[in-house]
Amino acid sequence: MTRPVPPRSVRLRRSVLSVPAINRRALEKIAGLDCDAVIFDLEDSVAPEKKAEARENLRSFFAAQPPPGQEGAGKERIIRINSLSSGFGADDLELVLALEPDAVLLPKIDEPQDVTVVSDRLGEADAPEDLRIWAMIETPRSILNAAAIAEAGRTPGSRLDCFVVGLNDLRKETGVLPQPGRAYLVPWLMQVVLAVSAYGLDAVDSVFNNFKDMQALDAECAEGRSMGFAGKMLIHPSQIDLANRHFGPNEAALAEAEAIIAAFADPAAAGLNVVNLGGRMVERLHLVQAERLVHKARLISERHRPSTGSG
Ligand SMILES: CC(C)(COP(=O)(O)OP(=O)(O)OC[C@H]1O[C@@H](n2cnc3c(N)ncnc32)[C@H](O)[C@@H]1OP(=O)(O)O)[C@@H](O)C(=O)NCCC(=O)NCCSC(=O)C[C@H](O)C(=O)O
Ligand SMILES: [Mg+2]
Repeated sequence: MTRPVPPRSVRLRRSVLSVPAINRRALEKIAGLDCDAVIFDLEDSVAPEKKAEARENLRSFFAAQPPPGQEGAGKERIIRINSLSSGFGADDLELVLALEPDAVLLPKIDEPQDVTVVSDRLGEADAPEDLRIWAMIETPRSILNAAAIAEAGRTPGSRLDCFVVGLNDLRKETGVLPQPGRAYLVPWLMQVVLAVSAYGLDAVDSVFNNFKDMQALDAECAEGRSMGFAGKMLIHPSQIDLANRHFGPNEAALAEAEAIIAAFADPAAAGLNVVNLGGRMVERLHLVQAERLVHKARLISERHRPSTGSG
């Protein structure tokens, strides 16, 4: 018998901003930004001769982190390391063990073993159980193996939590051109969404490189949301608001969710699995979706509630 798939995470991952760990100015700006998560990048945005300096920047940054409840706290923190075969990955992983971010992001994953080897190393080093693993899905083999990689997240001791699609690498490897609507990429993107849905993980959509083109980003966020992604990886602060808007619950969806919750809370619905809501069939599965949405909205409003200073 297969183990039941755990319920999907309700963490906020609408806007996942990548910040090159070498860029001290950008690191300083994080506290004032309204993104849900930050990826501290040690990989492709840091030149080989700057990797050591970038690691030192992260040591200083994490040492100066505000305690929970203060401005700048509360964002999920993820460190993207270099691959273990690169010559930099081992030192990066040491840094992860020292800094204990929320997650380590593994680049250029090809197959389940690329995840399990890191899970095992974290376990051997007694890393806290809540130090999770995120995986970049950006190679042709990772698309082919998406389901198997996600399934590896169900093995006991696995820390796999989230996939992030990397279309720059995937386009480089496949020759697919960047086009509005991403027509030729949609089958692969949906394969990623299907894989995470089957195994209770989240998937974050790829970066959009042209950070001045808000109209195109708007369309791509709408597309990613419709596909089922939890959020978007971003490269520039100017992209945060659009991602938050598209991947967060809008007013109409929230009103509908509250109506569904109220309909099932009505004593008249006791013992019913399906109700008529203004001429539309609503089932208990919609109640689950509605509760997730309302929970997400609550997390967002809690994030924006001013701190009392008492933590
Ligand atoms: C793309 C950039 C190099 C542009 O930087 P810049 O020229 O400095 O832009 P601006 O002048 O418009 O910046 C305005 C201010 O905003 C700050 N800034 C810029 N980017 C960030 C950021 N990511 N986080 C925090 N703050 C940021 C600037 O410092 C300016 O501040 P101020 O001086 O006060 O005005 C740059 O945006 C950048 O480096 N972005 C991130 C690049 C990155 O992380 N790349 C790796 C991730 S992409 C990826 O993973 C691809 C994937 O693997 C795949 O295969 O697809
Ligand atoms: Mg990449």
